[in-house]
Amino acid sequence: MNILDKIVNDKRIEVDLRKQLIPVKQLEASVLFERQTVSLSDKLRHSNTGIIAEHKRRSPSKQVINHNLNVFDVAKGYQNAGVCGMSVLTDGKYFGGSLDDLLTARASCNLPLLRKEFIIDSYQIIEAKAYGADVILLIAAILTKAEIKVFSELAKQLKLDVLLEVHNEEELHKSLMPSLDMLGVNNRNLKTFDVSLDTSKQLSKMIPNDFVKVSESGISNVEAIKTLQPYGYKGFLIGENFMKTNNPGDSATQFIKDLQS
Ligand SMILES: O=C(O)c1ccccc1NCC(=O)[C@H](O)[C@H](O)COP(=O)(O)O
Repeated sequence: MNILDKIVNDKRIEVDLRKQLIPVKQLEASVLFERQTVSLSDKLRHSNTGIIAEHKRRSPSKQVINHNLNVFDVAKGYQNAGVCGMSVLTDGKYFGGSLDDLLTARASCNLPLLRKEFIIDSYQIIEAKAYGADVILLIAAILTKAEIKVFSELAKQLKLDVLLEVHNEEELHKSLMPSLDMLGVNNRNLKTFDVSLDTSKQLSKMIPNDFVKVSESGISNVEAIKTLQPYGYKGFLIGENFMKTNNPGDSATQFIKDLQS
């Protein structure tokens, strides 16, 4: 059983419980459910830097990254740094995140917010909207083609952008459909946790230009971005590199300055 299988098994139990605690009707009645969302894909299309900065306390590959920060300050710092969007991990067991983190980030900044979650049920998409997200992540490795279609179409109805994540050619081919906005290539091998930008390079030519290309994981310096831009990547999801510092906002500011120089 790989790490995604374990996460998904736990997630099914968690989502079933959540559904009993907070019915869909209650989520739909929340103030944020009516909020006008902001498109991350549009921002990335028109950006020269394309940074999506992540809030990530811990992870299966690195264990603890940083438990000493508060998400309000991190979100404000990322916004001041000029990032295009923020990714907020909401999984508790493996990443130390929560839906409260998403809510707090929403209260702190105007950035497009990605709910970084292992989505296996439509309920989580409605939750994402109710807690202030602008974008959802769908992971091809844990979903069937039919699920990707149903979930992405629901997201579009709710005016949420969709980032579809793939790790290989097979996942990419089963996933391409018009209800997606962004195609994310994850550079992290989830069996070994090794990261290689070669994954983004190899898959880039198979992604049609209608989708905004995003490279995810293992980006730790501006050279990585300069290497990936000629392959058509417009978005770069960066977590650990910023979150391991005492001030992720300052770290993102310096990173963007270096990228523009
Ligand atoms: O980060 C992990 O260890 C991980 C393990 C299993 C599933 C997902 C995982 N990470 C989620 C992400 O996609 C990353 O948080 C994101 O791409 C940022 O990566 P990084 O810049 O390397 O922190």
